[in-house]
Amino acid sequence: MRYVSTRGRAPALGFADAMLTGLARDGGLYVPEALPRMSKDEIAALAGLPYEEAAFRIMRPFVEGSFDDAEFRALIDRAYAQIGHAARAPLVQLAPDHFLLELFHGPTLAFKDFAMQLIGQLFQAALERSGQRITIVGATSGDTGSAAIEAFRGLPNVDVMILYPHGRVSEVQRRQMTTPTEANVHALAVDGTFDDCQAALKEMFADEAFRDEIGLTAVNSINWGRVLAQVVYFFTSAVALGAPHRPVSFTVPTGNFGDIYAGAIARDMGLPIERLVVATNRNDILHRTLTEGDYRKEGVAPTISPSMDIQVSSNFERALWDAYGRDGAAVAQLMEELKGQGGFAVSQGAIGALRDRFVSGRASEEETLEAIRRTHAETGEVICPHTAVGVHVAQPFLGPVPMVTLATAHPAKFPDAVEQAMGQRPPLPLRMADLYDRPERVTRVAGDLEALKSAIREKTAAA
Ligand SMILES: Cc1ncc(COP(=O)(O)O)c(C=O)c1O
Ligand SMILES: N[C@@H](CCOP(=O)(O)O)C(=O)O
Repeated sequence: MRYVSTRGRAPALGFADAMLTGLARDGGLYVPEALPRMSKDEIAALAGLPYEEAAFRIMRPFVEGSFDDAEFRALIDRAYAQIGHAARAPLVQLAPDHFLLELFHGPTLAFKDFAMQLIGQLFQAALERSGQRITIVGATSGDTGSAAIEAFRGLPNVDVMILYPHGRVSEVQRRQMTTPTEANVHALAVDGTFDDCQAALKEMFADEAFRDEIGLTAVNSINWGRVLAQVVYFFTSAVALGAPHRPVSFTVPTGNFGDIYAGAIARDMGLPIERLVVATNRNDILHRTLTEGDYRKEGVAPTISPSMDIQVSSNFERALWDAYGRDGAAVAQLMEELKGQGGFAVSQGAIGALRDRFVSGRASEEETLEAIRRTHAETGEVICPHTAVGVHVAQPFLGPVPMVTLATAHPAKFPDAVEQAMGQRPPLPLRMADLYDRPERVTRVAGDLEALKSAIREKTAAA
C-alpha cells in the first residue's frame, strides 16, 4: 500500500515511512493511493470476533509491505491490552434507536487511546528496525497530549513535546500531561489557542532544517496511522447492530475532523453507513462550511467541551482532497487561501460531494448542559460535554436505522461541566485517584514560533 500527499508534490511512501514522516514534505497529509474494499461477507464475518481480530482484518491491507501478519497481530494485541474493558469499545443503549459507543476505557480516558496505543507500538517496531531517533511534537486541546505521553513515555530514541493552550484545557487534562515523571516527555503550556499550537507545529514541519535537525514527527491525526486505527470501531459497532445487513448512522463530536473522517473511510471501504453527522460546539467552522459552502476561520471561543475548541480542522484537508477529485494542486491553492485570507469558498462540485458524505449540527453551551442533564435523568448514564454535543446534535437524525453517538471521553475528565449540568462530580477511576496530589512539571512558552522552537531544541539537547 502506497500513500500520497493531499497537495500532490511529495514522494509517495509506504505505510511505515508515511507514519514516521508525519506531515508530508509539501505540507500535505498522507492518504492511501487506493482504498481496499471489504465485501459484504467479509464484513459479516467480523460479527462476534474479539476487537483485536477485527482490527487485524480491517487494517491489514493498509500496512502491507511494512509489517508482516504475525508482527502486526502481536502489536495490535499489545496495544489493546491497555484498554480496560473486555469489549474494548462497548455499546450502551440510550433509546430504542440511539446508542453510545464508549471509547474512553483506555489509560487516559479518551478515544485517542485507541489510535495512540497502537501507533505507539507501530512506532517502536519501526524505530527498532531503522535505529532512528525522533522528536514527536504534538498539538493538543487536551486529550491527544496525554494519550501521546502515555503511549511514548520512557521510550528510548523518542522525545515527546506536547503543546497545549495555557488555561484552555480542563484541570484533569492538564495534570495528565504535567505529572508523568519520565524524562523524555515534556508539556509546554503555550500562550494562545489550540489553532495556534497546531499552526506552529505545521510551521515547524515547513522549516526543513529544523525538521531534520530534531527528527520531527507528528502523532496528531496529521498522521495517517491515527486515522486508520479509528476506522476499526466504526466497523465493530455497526456489525454489532446488524451491519452489513442493516445500515447504521453515526454522530461524531468533531474538532480536528480525524474521527469522523475515519467513519467516512469505513463507509468508502464498504460499511453501510446511512448518515455521518458532524457535531460541533460553538466553534462551528465545519457546520458553517457544510451549510454555507464557505470555510472561514473565526476566533476560537472557549467552551465547556474544550477539546473541540478548534477552528482550523486539520483533517478537513483530506475530505477536500476527496471532494476536489484528488486534485493536489487545487487543495494546495485552498490551503494558501486559508493561510493568506483566512478562508476560502468551496466550489459547487466539492460542496455537493461533501454534503453527500456528511450532515452536521451544532450545540450551544446550554444545549450541551441540557444533554448531560437529560441523558442522566432518562438513562442514568453520565456523559462528558463532548459526548453531550453529539447526543444533542444526533436528535433530529434519529431513526429509521440505529444511530451510534461516539462517547469520546470519560465524564471525570470534565467534572466542572458535569457538576454544572447535574450537580454531581464524576469520580476519577481509582488508578488515578491521586492525580491531584502528584507534582506538576510544565514549561510556559510564548505563542511564538521561534520561542517554541528554542524550547524544543533546549529539551532535545538535554535528552
Ligand atoms: C473528547 C474529544 N471529543 C471529540 C474530539 C474531536 O475529535 P476529532 O479531532 O477527531 O474531530 C476530540 C478532539 O479533537 C476530543 O478530545
Ligand atoms: N481534540 C484533540 C485535538 C487534536 O486532535 P488530533 O486528533 O489531531 O490529535 C486533542 O484532544 O488534542
